[in-house]
Amino acid sequence: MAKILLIDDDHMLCEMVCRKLHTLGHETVSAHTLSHGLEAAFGATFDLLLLDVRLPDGSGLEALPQFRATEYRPEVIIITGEGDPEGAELALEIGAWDYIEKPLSMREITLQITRALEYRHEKMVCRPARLLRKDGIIGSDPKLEMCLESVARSAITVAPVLITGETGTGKELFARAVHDNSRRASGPFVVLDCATVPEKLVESMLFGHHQGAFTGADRTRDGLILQADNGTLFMDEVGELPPPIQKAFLRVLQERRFRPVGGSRELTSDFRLIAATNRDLETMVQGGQFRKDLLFRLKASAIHLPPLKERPTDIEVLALHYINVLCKRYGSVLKGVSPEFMQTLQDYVWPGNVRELINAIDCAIANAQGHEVLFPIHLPTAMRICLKRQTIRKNAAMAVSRAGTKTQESQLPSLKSSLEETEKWYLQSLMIRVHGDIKAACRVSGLSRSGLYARLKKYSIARPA
Ligand SMILES: Nc1ncnc2c1ncn2[C@@H]1O[C@H](COP(=O)(O)OP(=O)(O)OP(=O)(O)O)[C@@H](O)[C@H]1O
Repeated sequence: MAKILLIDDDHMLCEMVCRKLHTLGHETVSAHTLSHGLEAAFGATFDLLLLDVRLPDGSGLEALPQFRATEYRPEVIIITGEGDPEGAELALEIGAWDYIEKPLSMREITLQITRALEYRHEKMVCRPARLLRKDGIIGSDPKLEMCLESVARSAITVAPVLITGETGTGKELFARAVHDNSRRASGPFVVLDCATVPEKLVESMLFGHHQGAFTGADRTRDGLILQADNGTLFMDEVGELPPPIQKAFLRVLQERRFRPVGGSRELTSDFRLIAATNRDLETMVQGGQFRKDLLFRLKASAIHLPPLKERPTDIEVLALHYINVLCKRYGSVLKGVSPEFMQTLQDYVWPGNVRELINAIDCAIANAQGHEVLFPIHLPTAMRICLKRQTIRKNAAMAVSRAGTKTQESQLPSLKSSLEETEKWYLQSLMIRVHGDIKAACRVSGLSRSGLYARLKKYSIARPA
């Protein structure tokens, strides 16, 4: 899927072309003036521009160098009402893909768009993906490969990146990959976990503060925005950013200027923002908990990391990789893996994703001291119990259907409620097992602290006294 910007004052034409492009699976944005077109082109990353020559506020052809100079260097197809050989020559010289005269034949324009996107795919995606530094990223599932392509695309721009995905899917790892592959790789990579910083401190952590700005501010401190100058600021769990700070931060994103708490002078910082969240920011916008304009800025470039259960081929490679890493770390001989062990890993749903998988392998290696081969019994008990319950329920459901009983469909719980029930049971067992110790619960389950709290809240599970 490509992102295409149409700049033409003919509203009907835009609508027609957009409709066609949507059926081909592309995302489109339309602008009807040159200034709106430029604003859109600089505000997001486009693969392709369809650019009219005569626009109400200027010539698209004359502005072509500006469009080509945006960080992401989109391909450009010029569309014109009046064919002009000089204009066509100029357009091609500046690097336009083609120069097409109106009236547009839908067949021709679609063909040109497809060709231009194929060319771009070769140029921008395949090559960087091959050269991509992906230190520490393991896996070759097609879904993961697509994420790596997005990393390659994001790395060559300066636009903010929004990385979404469940807890433990590798959002921070991918954020580092974007940084390491960008021109800022030699600059700092500064992390702010918005979920763990108390609300009162977020402002001074981000913007810095002057000595005496508030009780406890015993000396002047630089904020993370300044520390990220010439580098990347990674805001983890960005959905937890308090609303007043969202507003102030949006201004920083737009103007690259900010004022430390208690300061009188504005400072500047040239940082690139990468934000991550496991929450649904669109829903938060609807609920008034997250600013729409901030979300719009953040998602100029978006990467969605699929949960581990949706990329089963990666489970085995990840498991083997981490068995190797952890055996080396503990100075033990490399352990073998029984087929049942691998099957158990494949069957499990991994709510804590890769982090949970690493913890399970860690636990298995510790439990298998004196054994050369890993068996399911070495895996965390809570995980095996959870799996067993899943299997028993699945078998029971299959038995019911095999016996051909007249069970009504409505008597079977929905998949969602069944998974929720299992999750609730798992969390209750977990909290009992770790005696309410949150740190231990995170370690065993592979959930992040915020992920665990959110789930405990969802199921109203109290920590045992
Ligand atoms: N594809 C992968 N290859 C190797 N290791 C991975 C991969 N994905 C995640 N990991 C490892 O899993 C652990 C969790 O990853 P990370 O902290 O990046 O997840 P996250 O999505 O940011 O989690 P959270 O939302 O809970 O903060 C880390 O140890 C990371 O190195």
